[in-house]
Amino acid sequence: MNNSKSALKYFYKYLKPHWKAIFWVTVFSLISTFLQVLAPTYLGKAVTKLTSYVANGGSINSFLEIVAFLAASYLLSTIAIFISWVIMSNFTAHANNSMRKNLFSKLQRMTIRYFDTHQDGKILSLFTSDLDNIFNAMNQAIFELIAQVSLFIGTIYIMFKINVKMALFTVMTLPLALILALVLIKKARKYIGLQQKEISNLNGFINEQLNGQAVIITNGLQKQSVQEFKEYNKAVRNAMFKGQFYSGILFPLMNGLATLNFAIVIAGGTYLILTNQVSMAAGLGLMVMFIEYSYTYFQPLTQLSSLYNLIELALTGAKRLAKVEQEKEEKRVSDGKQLTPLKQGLALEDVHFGYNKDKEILHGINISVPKGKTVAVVGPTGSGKTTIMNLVNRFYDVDSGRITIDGTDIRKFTIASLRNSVGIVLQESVIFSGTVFENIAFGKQDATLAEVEAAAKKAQIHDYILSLPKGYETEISENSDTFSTGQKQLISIARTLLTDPDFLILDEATSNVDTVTEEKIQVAMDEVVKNRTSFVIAHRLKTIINADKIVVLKDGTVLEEGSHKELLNRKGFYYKLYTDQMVLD
Ligand SMILES: Nc1ncnc2c1ncn2[C@@H]1O[C@H](COP(=O)(O)OP(=O)(O)OP(=O)(O)O)[C@@H](O)[C@H]1O
Repeated sequence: MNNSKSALKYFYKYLKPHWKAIFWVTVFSLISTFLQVLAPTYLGKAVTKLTSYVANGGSINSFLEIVAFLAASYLLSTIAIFISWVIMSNFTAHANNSMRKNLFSKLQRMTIRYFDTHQDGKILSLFTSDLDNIFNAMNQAIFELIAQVSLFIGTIYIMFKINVKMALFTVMTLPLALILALVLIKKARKYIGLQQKEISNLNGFINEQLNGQAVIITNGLQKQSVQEFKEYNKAVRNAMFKGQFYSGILFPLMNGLATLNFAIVIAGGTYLILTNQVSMAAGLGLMVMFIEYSYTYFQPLTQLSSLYNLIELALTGAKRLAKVEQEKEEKRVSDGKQLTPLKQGLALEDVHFGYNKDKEILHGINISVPKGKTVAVVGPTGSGKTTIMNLVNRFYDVDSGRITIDGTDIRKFTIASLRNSVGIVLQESVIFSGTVFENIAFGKQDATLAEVEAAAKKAQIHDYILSLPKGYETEISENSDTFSTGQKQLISIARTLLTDPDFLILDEATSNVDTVTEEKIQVAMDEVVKNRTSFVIAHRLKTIINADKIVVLKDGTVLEEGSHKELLNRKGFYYKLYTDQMVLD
């Protein structure tokens, strides 16, 4: 079993606070096991008493006493199981809850690099399949492990204590059962692993196809898509069949072996009676007792092997969660400076940066944004425009050089005060579940309706919001189609305007928007940058004609800079970019 140390440490961390509960679960499951192991003895004794009563007569009372004991021990055993289940369900739910809480808080402290390098679906699966697998395993495996192992040891012990010969007859099939279980588990493990891989491939395919549905429809690729789906689905079916076959066959095979064992026990008991080693009554009692024992000692083998997959899945999940807990968190400067209102401006000084060590993206960038001015960064796709924004906001830190605000390196300020001063309108606008009002007031929770309306007016979206049946109280979410892509960006501009940041970064949306909305975005952008120190990352050059300065970026270096007019007169790279775009427009 691939039980790495980190997974076990992870379990230890979350189970340690519940050691008292685990102690009581152990006690009650041991009590129940003890009673279960004891019960067949009474059963055997009852048969012996009954047989000798039938054969020799006498008092039936001792038989009735034993039956009463038997009933009492089954009842007590059930009560003990009930109590330990109550305790266990309670502490596993609590432990799982702590895991989920810590995971979410940890994600909130992670660097943007983590989210850039991990797919959303995979992060989500930590909360769904991994935590679910752990919960299922904790709920079933802890109790079962304690109960079944003790049941197995207890049964073997008591069998040998009662009658060594009968015990030997009963455990005769044990080696065969063990070999069978190991072989089947190995096979099942292989195909269940394959099944999970094929399911994940299938999900990946479905996800990709659903996201690209528009492309599939416009290119008439539906048939091809269905054909490919069939291939993935077939692979899942094949792996699933074998996985389920090998894991499912274990149970009936073990039951079959247990039945075979009954025959061996009966033959063994008959042999002892016929060879006069025990009396008829005692022999019949022993047979009933050992038939019951052969069932109880086979039960742990079947149960434990069916738990195997559950435990393996939980260990894999715990390993993944432990890895997340060890991930690097965003650096916090605990004694950092507080940013005061901007006096001079922001500057990038000889900034070098690469997302990976082996590939530098920005090669010595110098840009200054004086207070109250708007600087636009333009350049071909992939030239590093968004990367500059990521550095200014400290989503990433520069590799060399520095970024300063009023002459102080931004790494000297607390992250909180930096992010409070810097407002960002991201390329991809984000809508949170809630009302339109809540979405705009996101960055300023105590905003009044009047403030929200004023921001929406400046962002050119107020009239549209009023046209909605419930106005600012309209419920929206990321997937609702109340707003178009362009309108979502207007909402996001309003959100930023409301926080009135000292310094603004506006990453213009690249997606196509209709001309009316584009004009509105233009007016909103002009409004938002007015008298504010801002960085505009522009994709459509006509939107930044009025910027105080335009910096032209190419392959991570500044190629040209100046006003729109100056750059056009220079007839350089900007001129080419601009004229090319105008032709396209
Ligand atoms: N998170 C990331 N990890 C690794 N490389 C990245 C990451 N983000 C961007 N890059 C790479 O850095 C380079 C610059 O990307 P960037 O997004 O800054 O360009 P851009 O000028 O904003 O492009 P666009 O106009 O398409 O938005 C590209 O080669 C891109 O592949």
